[in-house]
Formats: sequence, structure tokens, C-alpha cells
Amino acid sequence: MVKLGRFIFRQLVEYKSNTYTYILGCPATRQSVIIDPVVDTAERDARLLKELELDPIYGLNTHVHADHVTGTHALKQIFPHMKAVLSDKSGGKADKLVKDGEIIKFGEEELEIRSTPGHTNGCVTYVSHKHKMAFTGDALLVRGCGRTDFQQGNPRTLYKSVWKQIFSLPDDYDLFVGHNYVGVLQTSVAEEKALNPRLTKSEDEFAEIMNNLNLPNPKQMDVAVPANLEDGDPAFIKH
Ligand SMILES: N[C@@H](CCC(=O)N[C@@H](CSS)C(=O)NCC(=O)O)C(=O)O
Ligand SMILES: [Fe+2]
Repeated sequence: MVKLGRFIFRQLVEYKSNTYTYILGCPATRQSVIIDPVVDTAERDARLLKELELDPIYGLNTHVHADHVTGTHALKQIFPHMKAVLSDKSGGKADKLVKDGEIIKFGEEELEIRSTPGHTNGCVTYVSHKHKMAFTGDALLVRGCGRTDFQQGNPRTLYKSVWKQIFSLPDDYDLFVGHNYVGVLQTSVAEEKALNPRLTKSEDEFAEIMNNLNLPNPKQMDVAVPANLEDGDPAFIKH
């Protein structure tokens, strides 16, 4: 058995959509979770989980992604006992629908679920208080945040979510995001409270910024959203 010693944490990138996937594992029991896997890199992630002799009991989606197909369904074909997780506010299917305040346990580790709507209704942030880490999905990005112009997006909801549920965490919590388009891997509560060019503004200014981003839709959006509402089941992937 590979010696792992302490808390297991791996950051993985899917380059087509610049999505960040995370593996967290309990060294004592080898139980683990994978956050935001992508279908295109599911085999790579499965290989790493097997190499590290980790037992993925949950595949955690931060939300119904619009830019890539989730890898949770594909990983469940390899790890049949893994449960796909999504917010009960997402409108999507999963093995376990979670609510704000719920705790996900894996071995001697746990993650608190914090509801952070605004990018989508069903966005959640997963918080490890033991390791001072939070996984924000697209609610908060490094020096940015998720767009609010589709999938029930609402800038005022997002502003309140970030301030109430993420910026209320202690300053020294590290933040791990859903995407970054220039290769920055992580940030922290203190850093974003001081430096985020959108969230440091007033709510009115934030809404004005978000309503004028004028971004093109993600390239995979028409394929990704219907598939992700069904946990990435290939029967729902349009070709
Ligand atoms: N060009 C990318 C999509 C880029 C994009 O829209 N990203 C989303 C997160 S994925 S839902 C976003 O919220 N961006 C915010 C921003 O300020 O960039 C593609 O085609 O995949
Ligand atoms: Fe998103």
C-alpha cells in the first residue's frame, strides 16, 4: 500500500474547459471524495484514485455545470458504490441531494455544505473547517466570480451568498475554485476580501458590473446543461 501519511489533497485540471477537480482523502480509512470531476478526464481521475488506493464514496458537484459534462456518472461506472451529490435546489438528479448546513463525512474527515446561489440556484460551497479549506465552485473565482446571465443567475443573490457564506469564514481559509483561465490554482478569504475587483464593490456596483459582462456562452453549454441535470448520463448527451 502506498504510504500517504497525512490528509490527502490533489488538484487536477481539465484543460478544455479550464475546470479544477479536487480529490480529498482520509489517510486513516482511505475513504475519499472527488469534487467537480469532468467526463473527459474521469479515467485519469479514476487511475489516480486507484494508485493512491482511495475509496471514493462521494462525487460532489458544486452545481449543474454549463461548460463541461460532469464526470460523476462516468466515475460511478468504475466505482459503483460512489454516490453523486448535488444541491436539492439545483433541479438536477443525483444519488444524494444536499441542503445548506448538511455535513458530508468520509472517514475521519468532513465537509460542511454552504448554499451559495447566484451563479445558479443550486450552487454550493464545500468547507473543511479542519483543514481551513473551502471549495467554491463558480460562486467565487480567483479575483472574479461566476457569471449571472443564465441558469437562474442573479447578481444580488450571488453578492449576498459570497459575503454571508464565504467571506464570513476566517481570513486564513484557503479557497479552491471551479475554474481559472490564466492558471492560478487557489486563493484565500483574506486575499479575495481585499483584492476581488467585483466583490469588494457595493451590491449596486456589483450588479452593474455583472449585468454588463457581455460574455459569450460557454462552448459546450447546449450539451452540458441537459446532461448535467441527469448527472452526466451519456443517454442525455447530445451528439
Ligand atoms: N469560455 C469558456 C466559458 C467561460 C465562462 O463563461 N465561464 C463561467 C464559468 S463556467 S459556467 C463564468 O462564470 N465566468 C465568469 C467570468 O467572469 O469569466 C467556455 O467556452 O467554456
Ligand atoms: Fe458554472
